[in-house]
Parts: sequence; C-alpha cells; structure tokens
Amino acid sequence: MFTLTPQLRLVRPTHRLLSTMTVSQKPLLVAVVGVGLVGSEFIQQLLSIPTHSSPFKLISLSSSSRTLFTGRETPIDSATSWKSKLAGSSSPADLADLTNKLLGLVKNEQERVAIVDNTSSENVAGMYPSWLQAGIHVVTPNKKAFSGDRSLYEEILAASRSSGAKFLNEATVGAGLPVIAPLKEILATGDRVIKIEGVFSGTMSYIFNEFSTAKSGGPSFSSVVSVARDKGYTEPHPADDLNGYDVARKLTILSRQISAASVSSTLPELQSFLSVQTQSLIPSPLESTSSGDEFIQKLPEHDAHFSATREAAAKENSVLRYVGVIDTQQGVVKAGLEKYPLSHPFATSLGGSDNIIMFHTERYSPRPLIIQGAGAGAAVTAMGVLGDLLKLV
Ligand SMILES: NC(=O)C1=CN([C@@H]2O[C@H](COP(=O)(O)OP(=O)(O)OC[C@H]3O[C@@H](n4cnc5c(N)ncnc54)[C@H](OP(=O)(O)O)[C@@H]3O)[C@@H](O)[C@H]2O)C=CC1
Ligand SMILES: N[C@@H](CC=O)C(=O)O
Ligand code: NA
Repeated sequence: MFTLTPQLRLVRPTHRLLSTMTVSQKPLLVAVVGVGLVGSEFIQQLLSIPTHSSPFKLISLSSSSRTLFTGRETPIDSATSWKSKLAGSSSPADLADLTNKLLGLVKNEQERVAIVDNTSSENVAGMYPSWLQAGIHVVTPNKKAFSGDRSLYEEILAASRSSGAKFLNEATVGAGLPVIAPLKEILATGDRVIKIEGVFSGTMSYIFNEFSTAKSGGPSFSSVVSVARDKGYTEPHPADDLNGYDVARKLTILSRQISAASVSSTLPELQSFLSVQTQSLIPSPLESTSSGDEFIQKLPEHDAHFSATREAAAKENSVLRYVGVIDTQQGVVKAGLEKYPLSHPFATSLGGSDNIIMFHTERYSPRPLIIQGAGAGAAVTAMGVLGDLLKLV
C-alpha cells in the first residue's frame, strides 16, 4: 500500500507537466482572408507542415465573395482540395460574421486565434482594431493599415496594447526579407537609426536594373515598362508603380516604427503615405490615363525624357535607381529617382526584382547593415507571412 505514495508523487508532477504542455501547445487557430497570389501560396506553405507536428489549425478561408468556416474540429488540411471546398461554400463573405465566430472561440473556448489578411483591401485593414481588441492576432503583408490614415494606425497600436493581441507585418516591406524584425531589434536594443536608404519596390528595381546599366545607352524606358508588365511584375496599371506610392507606403511603415520607439524622433509625423515627399515618374500628360493599355501605348512619346536623364547619369559614371530614404538627422522621408556611382551597392549588385535596404545606425557605422534579395513574388512574400505566424507560437 505504501508503494502507492511514491507512484502518486511521480504521477502528479508528470501529469501537471503534461497539462501545462497541452495548454501551451494548443494549436493556433488560423483564419485566412484573401486567397489570391500570396494567399494561395501561403495556404500551400501552411498545409505543407505535417498535421501531426503543425502548431496551426486552419479553420477558415475567405475570398471577396465567399467564406468557408470549418471550426476547429474539422480543420482544412488538404492542399489539394481547399480551393474547391471554398468555391463550393454557400456562405457569402461576411467579415462581421467571421469576427463573431472567432470572438466566440477566444472568449468562450479560450482558444488562440489569428487572422491572416492576404488582401490589399482598405476595408479589411479597417477591421484590425476590432480584431485586436477582441484578442485576435493579425498577421499580414497588406500595407494599407500601417501606411494609411494615422488615426487607424493609432487605433491599431492602442487595441494591441490593451488586449495583448499582436500584429505582425514583416511582409509589408521587402516581402519575405527581414526588414521590420531587424529594425525592431535595432530600436529595442537602444541603437539609434541615422538613415535608412534602399530600393524598396520590386517593380521599380526591375525597371531600372534593366533600363540603366553600367553600359552606355540601352533599351527605351517604355519597352522596359512594357516587358515588366508582360512578366507580371507591375500592377495591372503600371502608373500604380510609377507614381512611387508603393515606396511611400513602405517608408511610412518604417518611419512610424522609428517614431513610435523614440520620443525625441525628428521625423515628421506622417498623416499618411501621402505626406512622404514622393517623386512620381508618370509623365504629366499621362496622369489621367485610366487604362493600363492606353498608358503603355502612349508611354513611348516620353522616352526621350527618360533617355536624357539616363545619359546625364552615365556622363557621371552613374546609374539611375528609384530609392526611398528616411533620414532622421535631416528629418526627411522621401522617395525618388537618384543617381548612384558604379561603385555603390545599389548600382551593380541588384538583379531582377531585388530589394536592397541599408541601415545606417550608431552601431552600424560607418559600415551599414545591408539586406538584399528578392523583394516581391508569391513564394517569398508568403514565407514572410508564415514566418510571422510562427513567431506567435
Ligand atoms: N505579390 C507580391 O509580390 C507582394 C504582395 N504584397 C501584398 O500582399 C497582398 C496580397 O497580394 P497579392 O496576393 O499579390 O494580390 P492578389 O490581388 O493576387 O490577391 C488579393 C486577394 O484579396 C482578395 N480580396 C480582396 N478584398 C477581399 C475581402 N474583402 N475579403 C476577402 N478577400 C478579399 C481578392 O479576392 P477576389 O479574387 O475574390 O477578388 C484577391 O484574390 C497585398 O496587400 C500586396 O500588397 C506584399 C509584398 C509582395
Ligand atoms: N508591388 C510591390 C510588391 C510588394 O510590395 C513591389 O513592386 O515591390
Ligand atoms: Na520583410
């Protein structure tokens, strides 16, 4: 009889340990909103983690027209059938209804829930404060919430602070490249950013890597833009890349992060990405061209201007690159076309849709921290999103 006691002693701590592990290893329930290029690849990558070892359960998918909500007992686990299951769902897309269902899981079942927003929708971005307030984590490559109206950004920060739910947005800048995470570490460990300078647009990178090289002359600007569009690198309307807004949004995201970490930041308080000094490359006669096809058709009329700019740079042994700069000493955030000598990393080391980002900080000085690699594309962007999701578990 007395032998029971030691056994009990053994059993009880082991059991407690198991129950603790069970709680901390409860899978994170994931709802995906947006199943386009990045969304589909993200689902593929998520479902490629073997079910028995996955820390996630995929419980909901939404396109702009319909939602599939399976709940946690029968999660979506097949990379081959999720599309047809979503297509066959009779539930219309309804973010309010999805929010209520997820809120029930958080409040009534003590589940941990994350929404992954793979859209570029402002409406979806506008839901973040209510999701975070409800304790639902948000992971996204969508730049809208963090680069749009300052009030939305502040609501997001406040909601996350009050509930403890996290928002992670690594893929909003440099796609899968680590940019946001190193910046957070630079700031959190007490280093000071002096300047961030980089090629932040995959599309602009491709265009200028092809248009302006170490060799004199080269293809016409319009032909490079046209090829970039045919390859699927540009937005359907190339003006949406050439206006520089995508770069301005990325600079806003980084700049707000720097300002939030430093009470004495000299950076301007950006009301939105529209507050960034941004040079548009759209020739003024084409500014109101609403069709992408018409834009491409008329762009050759402006080739001479771009060729002259290229030749002027070449005379100085330099090339043209569309860059973004955050200068905390000058208090400037700007995006535009700049000349770089051939010895500069922006001039000769870039290929394809590479991004390159240089962090000049007090610690990384005089030699900057440089991050470079593919800055657009479904595979690397989805990896950045899944990487963020893994940080939650
Ligand atoms: N592609 C890239 O290289 C990179 C993309 N990103 C960002 O990733 C995000 C996704 O980009 P990408 O996949 O290329 O874009 P896509 O246009 O391919 O996909 C976006 C999807 O969002 C869906 N959508 C729009 N509104 C809603 C809504 N209210 N509810 C549910 N779904 C909705 C659309 O669905 P439907 O088809 O049903 O209309 C569409 O399929 C964007 O924010 C983009 O800026 C970031 C870095 C790099
Ligand atoms: N259009 C963007 C894609 C990622 O944000 C780019 O060109 O970098
Ligand atoms: Na990134």
